[in-house]
Amino acid sequence: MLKLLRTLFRPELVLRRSSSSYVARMRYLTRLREDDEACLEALRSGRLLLYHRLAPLLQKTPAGLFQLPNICTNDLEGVLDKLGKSHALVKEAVLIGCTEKHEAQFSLDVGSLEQSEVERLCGGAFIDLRKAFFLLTGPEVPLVARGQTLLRWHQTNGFCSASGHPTFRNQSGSQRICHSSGHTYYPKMAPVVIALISDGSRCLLGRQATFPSGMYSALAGFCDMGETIEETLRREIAEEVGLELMSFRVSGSQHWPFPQSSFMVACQALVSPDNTQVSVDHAELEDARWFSLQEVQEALRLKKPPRNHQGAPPTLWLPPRYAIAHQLVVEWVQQQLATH
Ligand SMILES: NC(=O)C1=CN([C@@H]2O[C@H](COP(=O)(O)OP(=O)(O)OC[C@H]3O[C@@H](n4cnc5c(N)ncnc54)[C@H](O)[C@@H]3O)[C@@H](O)[C@H]2O)C=CC1
Ligand SMILES: [Mg+2]
Repeated sequence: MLKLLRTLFRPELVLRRSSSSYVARMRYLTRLREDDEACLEALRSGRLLLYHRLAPLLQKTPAGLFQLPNICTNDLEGVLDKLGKSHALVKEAVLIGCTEKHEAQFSLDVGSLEQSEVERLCGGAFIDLRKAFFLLTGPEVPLVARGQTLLRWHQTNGFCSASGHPTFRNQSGSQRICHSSGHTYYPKMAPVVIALISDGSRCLLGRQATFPSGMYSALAGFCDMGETIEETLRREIAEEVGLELMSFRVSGSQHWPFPQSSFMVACQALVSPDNTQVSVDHAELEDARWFSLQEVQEALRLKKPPRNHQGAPPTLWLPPRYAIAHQLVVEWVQQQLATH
């Protein structure tokens, strides 16, 4: 009987079991954010993601893959001892999550230490985050992005914008307070709407002059104060490529650490096939073009940035797999294949 019930209610049981451990982890994180002593205690047994001037430390596995090294507080204290530095640096770590085993995860910028020495002692290399996005896979990617963005926020919010006095962080790094004005500052993300525009059979991708050669992405724009998602999307598409939007649906979202910290709302958007004449605003974009399903499928198959021969038109290269622009493109290809 029990077996039968288990079979019948399996999805629910699995969901309940994983959700109870999820709830416990989230409540633990809330406690660590509110209780400085508990957070310090968690730091003693926690895991650390190290950054050097905001570049994360990555390790190459014997199989040639990249991963975040598993460093605990004791390991870092050993490194500090070898470099003759104080352990006080460890307390500058900020809380970014919690593993399934209830180990608190922190990020820490060791920019005050000699980069090559830390690399040697930890057995890894500090790699620019944009490059790291192409090298890492799986759940490590959002974690490394979150770690960097929170460190950056602390590094750039040391003073109160009302009083000009220094602000002070709590132990977890979830807020900063100005004792003079009484203001509490919380980490911020700027909302951005990003859309993959289609005319039913092709998709529109654009590139900024600063993108790597051949790279095209979905069109994106920051929300103006007070705008809704639809207002931002309609305005951005009109401004950047001179098209009038017909319809759209929200497909997902992601945190994006560049340039400061953005909250990306991702959409699949449609324009009328009778209204596809692109007029690029060159102040915003270097180019925007319609791409066929076949061109996009070929780009998705590329494993490395293409080497373009002089004079030849550059081969299409898409943003890294983790970027929501990439995910929008994959979703669009799947839709096209399912409907045609
Ligand atoms: N995760 C992903 O797949 C992708 C993410 N993005 C991100 O989307 C963001 C927005 O895309 P853009 O086309 O550059 O935006 P955009 O089309 O709104 O133009 C950028 C300009 O907007 C202004 N601006 C307004 N509010 C701003 C704010 N809060 N922060 C910075 N600049 C602001 C600045 O003048 C800036 O130069 C970028 O940060 C980019 O990194 C873009 C494409 C793909
Ligand atoms: Mg834009």
